[in-house]
Amino acid sequence: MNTQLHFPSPPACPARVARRPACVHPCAAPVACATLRARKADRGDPIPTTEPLKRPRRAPRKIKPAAAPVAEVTFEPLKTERLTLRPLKPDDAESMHRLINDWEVTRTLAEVPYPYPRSLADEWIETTIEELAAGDAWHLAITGHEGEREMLIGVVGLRLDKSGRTGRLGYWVGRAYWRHGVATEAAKRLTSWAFANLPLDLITAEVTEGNEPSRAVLRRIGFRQVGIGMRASVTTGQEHMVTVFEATRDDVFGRIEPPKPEPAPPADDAKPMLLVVACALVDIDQRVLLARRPEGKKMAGLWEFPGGKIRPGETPEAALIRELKEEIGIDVAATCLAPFAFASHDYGTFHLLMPLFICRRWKGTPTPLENQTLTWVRATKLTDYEMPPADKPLIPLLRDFL
Ligand SMILES: Nc1nc2c([nH]c(=O)n2[C@H]2C[C@H](O)[C@@H](COP(=O)(O)OP(=O)(O)OP(=O)(O)O)O2)c(=O)[nH]1
Repeated sequence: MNTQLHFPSPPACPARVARRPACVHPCAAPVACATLRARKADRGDPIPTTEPLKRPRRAPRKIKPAAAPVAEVTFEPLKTERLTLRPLKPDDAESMHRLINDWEVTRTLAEVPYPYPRSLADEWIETTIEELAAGDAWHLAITGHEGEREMLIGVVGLRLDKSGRTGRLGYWVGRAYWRHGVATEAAKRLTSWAFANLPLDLITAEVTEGNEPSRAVLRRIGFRQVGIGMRASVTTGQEHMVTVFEATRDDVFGRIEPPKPEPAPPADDAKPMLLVVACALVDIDQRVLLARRPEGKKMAGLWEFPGGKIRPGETPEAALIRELKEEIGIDVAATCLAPFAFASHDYGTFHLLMPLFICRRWKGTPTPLENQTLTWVRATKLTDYEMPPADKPLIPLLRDFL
């Protein structure tokens, strides 16, 4: 596994590099700028957003003791194949300032001043440490290694809204490290971590118009484009059109498909299952129609309930309606078929499973169309007729019922 980054040195001529930094700004919703402003003003949030980089939201402290303790942060760094995402440290300020104080990087970050004051890097990093300790936001340094040396490459961040159910994703990458898949690798790792460890329903992200690389990053991770909005930028002093993206846990991890049932291994005594459907037709005198199996069929001479085999893809009801028409010429509606009982019998070479319906209404007169003999039998007399072994347990049930 390659854990080292081999990024090229920054190009000598700025004109040779791409003109689009990889960045997105966290945002709230795909709404027009005025609405965004109103909503954010309500919440006391500054407008517009570029969370990883803007000045701290609280009033800056005027005088800070020289050795002010930095908030304790316990956060296990997130690893990817090439990168480590870890909490920012005060020592990162200089490298961060060097990377961010670059017009090509800042120009699509709505709230990053350019030039970027060196002192702002210190203030902002301190804020990220406090917010991470409080569980409000996770702004992490994207770092790589060249040999033993750790390099700051960019920043990726996620801020929760007040409900804690929605997060806003943002990231930027130093210009020298563009086109190496860093933003995708880092944003994907933080997004996956967030959905796996926070009670999030949704993560949103915004991309400034024209920032195609950032759109591609979000799409690769699983984000969906859900709208557009306008965003005021202190960086350019103008309003920018932004595309709003969002992702759910399912978008990022994939939906859970129901497991496909594994075919059971055949048992040692496995035998074919024969599905047959049959019907006890009951007339107004509470008599049941029996049919005598004709010569030439298996079990010829035994008395049975009219019915027959269920064809592949057929429902028991459809099969029974078809068989009653074919065998005895009557029309039955599915609504007139009441499930009654079933037979399950081992015939040695096959196993019979036979649902038995009861039917009291049909059209036509039962007529033997397949050389059978038909007879109406009172329930108490059913045992006088020799029936296939599978039918025998059904007779007491019918007698009790009728
Ligand atoms: N219809 C019917 N079949 C029964 C009953 N009891 C019982 O064991 N069977 C068995 C006998 C047969 O093995 C199987 C039904 O097969 P079948 O050959 O009569 O079916 P089918 O009407 O579709 O006939 P076929 O077109 O294949 O000739 O179910 C019963 O009460 N009614």
